[in-house]
Amino acid sequence: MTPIYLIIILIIISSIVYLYKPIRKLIQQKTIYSSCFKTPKSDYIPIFGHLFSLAGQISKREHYQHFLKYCREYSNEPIICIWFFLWPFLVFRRVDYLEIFLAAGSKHLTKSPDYTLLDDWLKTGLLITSGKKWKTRRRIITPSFHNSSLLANCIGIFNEQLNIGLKHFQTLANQQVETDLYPLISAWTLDVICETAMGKTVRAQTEESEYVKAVVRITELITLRMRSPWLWPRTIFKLSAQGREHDRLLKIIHKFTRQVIEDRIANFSSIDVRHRMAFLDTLIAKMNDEQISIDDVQEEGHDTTATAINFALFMIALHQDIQQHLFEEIQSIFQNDNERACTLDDVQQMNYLECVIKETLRLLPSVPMIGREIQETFQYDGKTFLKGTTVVIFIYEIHRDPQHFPEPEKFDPDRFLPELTQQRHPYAYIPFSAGSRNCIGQRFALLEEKVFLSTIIRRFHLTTSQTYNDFVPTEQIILRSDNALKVKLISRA
Ligand code: HEM
Repeated sequence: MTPIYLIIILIIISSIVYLYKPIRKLIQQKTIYSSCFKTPKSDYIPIFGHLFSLAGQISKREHYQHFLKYCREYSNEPIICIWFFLWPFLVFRRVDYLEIFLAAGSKHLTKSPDYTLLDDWLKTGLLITSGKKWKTRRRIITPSFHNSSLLANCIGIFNEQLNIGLKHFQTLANQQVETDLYPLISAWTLDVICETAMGKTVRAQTEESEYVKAVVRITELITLRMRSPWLWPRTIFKLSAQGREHDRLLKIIHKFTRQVIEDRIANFSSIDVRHRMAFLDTLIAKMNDEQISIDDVQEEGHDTTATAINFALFMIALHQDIQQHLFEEIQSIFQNDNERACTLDDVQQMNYLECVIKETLRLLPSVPMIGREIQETFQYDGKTFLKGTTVVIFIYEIHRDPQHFPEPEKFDPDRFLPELTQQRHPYAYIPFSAGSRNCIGQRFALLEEKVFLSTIIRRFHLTTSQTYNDFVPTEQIILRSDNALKVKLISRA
């Protein structure tokens, strides 16, 4: 036998020895999951699973539509298993199973591996960290989000920024055109979050900002990478055109936030804490330099709320009876005064508006799905769940379970009247997730939405020539409509 054959045989033998264990594990996993859970038949190709219909040269619209189609193929199953090559995704969409991940004390708090694609950007942020690092950071930040005087201070910022935004909305009303309001809303929420979280005005509503453009573009690149498994390995991504653009944008974003943090630290002692304390200040006060990062609060707190407000305006424009009811509630709170700024006291009286916001977040949750990784193997309901498996909690579908929400596609804010809410299963409605890894900014977001929506509804009547069917769900981490949703503003004055 020539030496070359000997080398080839040695390589084959060592590969078999090296790969034997992982391959055996994959086969075991495939056998167990195929017997425990239904695999959607549509687009399924042996070995490759659903890979080609969820990744590659498909649009983000097709990606989400395929995902929905698979889930609805077995609409009575509490869990289905989607295969990305040999990588299983267990998609949970029935409430009784959610306790495993969402209940206090759950062991499975670590996010799924796809969140690591956000690592370079969000670094030590709350959203992606786990274990002790996450616990410490969460303990430090949480009190700020429950601090009533800090939240009341935020209302001042919402109003100031709205005074700028209202000029743009008034221009649109004068032009009497039906428009996609999202860019204006998103600029407002970005101005708000930068000022409240970082104490920095970025003037997104009035000026073109390199930082703002970088944040928007990097989100697009990351979602594109999520749909392109060949770009997951960091070294390959770095060499690609998208990877190089991603790194260039990261430099812009981190330079900006680093500068904000440095300025804030330098001026920390002179900041009038009672008046203008930002969430960043709680981190500066309690953490060491390299642990301070605010990018995740900024990112989580900007697009999610803009999307929720945009969807709410569309639903209000579609449902004129609901809009009239809302307008009456708001008029009675503000005593027909369309000009005065909104206060914390006003917000606390906006009960019907709260129902409208909640119902919008039910039908159109800004975060349509979240992911976790199973931390240790366990049995539940006669089924085996293996350590390391990726779990998808499909909020969009959970909110459409007819058992908890009869006629699920109907927009009905009365579902959130207190007497009906009390009877509902605690995990039937989870737009902010639930349990110890729930959204830290949910009170802030509701406050922000109420101030914005009540101010707009006081000044403008909303209409649209579109229908609910014009909403075509797609996902870019955040839920989007593939068709722009357009609303016309008509001045009430
Ligand atoms: C309507 C608006 C919002 C919605 C629907 C929303 C929804 C969510 C959801 C579903 C999660 C869980 C994510 C996961 O498990 O992967 C989350 C986490 C988070 N949210 Fe929000 N969010 C909103 C607004 C905000 C705001 C305004 C802030 C900050 C000011 C914020 C900060 C965060 C942070 C830091 C986390 C990570 C928490 C952790 O893992 O401990 N969110 N949000």
